[in-house]
Amino acid sequence: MSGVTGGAADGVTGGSASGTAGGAAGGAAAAPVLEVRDLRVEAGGVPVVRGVSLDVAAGRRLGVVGESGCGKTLTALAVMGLLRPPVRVAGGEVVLGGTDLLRLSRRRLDRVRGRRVSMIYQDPGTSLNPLMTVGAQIVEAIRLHHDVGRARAAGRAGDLLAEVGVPRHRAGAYPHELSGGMRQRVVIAMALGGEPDVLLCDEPTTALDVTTQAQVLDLIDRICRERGLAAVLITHDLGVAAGFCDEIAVMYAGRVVERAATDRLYAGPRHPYGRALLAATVDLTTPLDVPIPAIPGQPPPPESLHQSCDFRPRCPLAVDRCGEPVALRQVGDALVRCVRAEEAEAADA
Ligand SMILES: Nc1ncnc2c1ncn2[C@@H]1O[C@H](COP(=O)(O)OP(=O)(O)OP(=O)(O)O)[C@@H](O)[C@H]1O
Repeated sequence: MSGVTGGAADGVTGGSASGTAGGAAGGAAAAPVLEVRDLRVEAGGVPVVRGVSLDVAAGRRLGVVGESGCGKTLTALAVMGLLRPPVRVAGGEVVLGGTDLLRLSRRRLDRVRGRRVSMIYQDPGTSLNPLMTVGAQIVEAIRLHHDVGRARAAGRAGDLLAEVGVPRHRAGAYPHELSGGMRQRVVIAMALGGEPDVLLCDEPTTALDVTTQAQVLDLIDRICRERGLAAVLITHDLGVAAGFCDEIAVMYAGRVVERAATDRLYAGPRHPYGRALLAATVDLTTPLDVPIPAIPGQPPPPESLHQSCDFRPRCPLAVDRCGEPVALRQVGDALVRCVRAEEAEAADA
């Protein structure tokens, strides 16, 4: 099972023993490979990730969805130990295979990063060295984590290229000699070089054209299935997450505001922000002549966030009590951070 658990800051009490909405939905819960508990990140002393808890089990996919600036990338970078000043972890745990990565020395963390957990970034250009052939870069990724000779690693790099759909003979190509889609495939091959248990994918297709996007997502989908990887897909596009993930966490202003199994969420989010995101989602069935309702207003800047609902100024359901502190809580088979979640659900009935 993958999901978002209510950490201490979330104050979740319902659901399964771990407090997950997925647990409440029924079914035996596999132990998570990766657990993020009550993660807090500050940028220049300002809280930008505020008590986020997530978990994902082998073979499962968790989507993390939300508008630009809600803290998706910083959550993933915190998991990877890649935050740099002025951004830093202010609290929480990132537990991978029973070890809290946030307590590891830099040297030990370097051994885990890329080995047990790998990240694929939005722009393949930033992940690849323009001065090295792609084959050499995959060899380097393999040898960083496995004690193998250059020749064996080169053979393995060829296998990885083939696995991601790049002809082996392109190992000698430089990144600029490949298309954007091919470059992203190479990045995926590099990410697999350490044979990780968890793949974090941060907007892996945003920089690609629509056809290539679908191919790369299909590729990640196949690889995760065949290798039994736990995957976290970060995207602003609820439609993309719905097509790929078992469960979805919706983030707003540095917090998880809703989390549910994908089918449940897609059938009708209980948080007004999730509802607005879904209404603004375009898919192949959306008629061309139907206007897409944009979410009015802007997310608040990190300097003016509250313990109460930060979606309140944009929310069509806002009432006075939305100005009180609000925790993530179990509502039916979802976790929702909204005092009016039941009323939103009743409106659907
Ligand atoms: N290096 C930094 N210094 C200061 N603030 C930062 C830094 N990096 C990110 N932030 C702020 O932290 C908040 C969360 O950023 P983050 O990149 O995690 O958002 P996101 O949801 O991934 O957005 P996007 O989809 O645009 O990548 C934003 O308000 C952002 O401006």
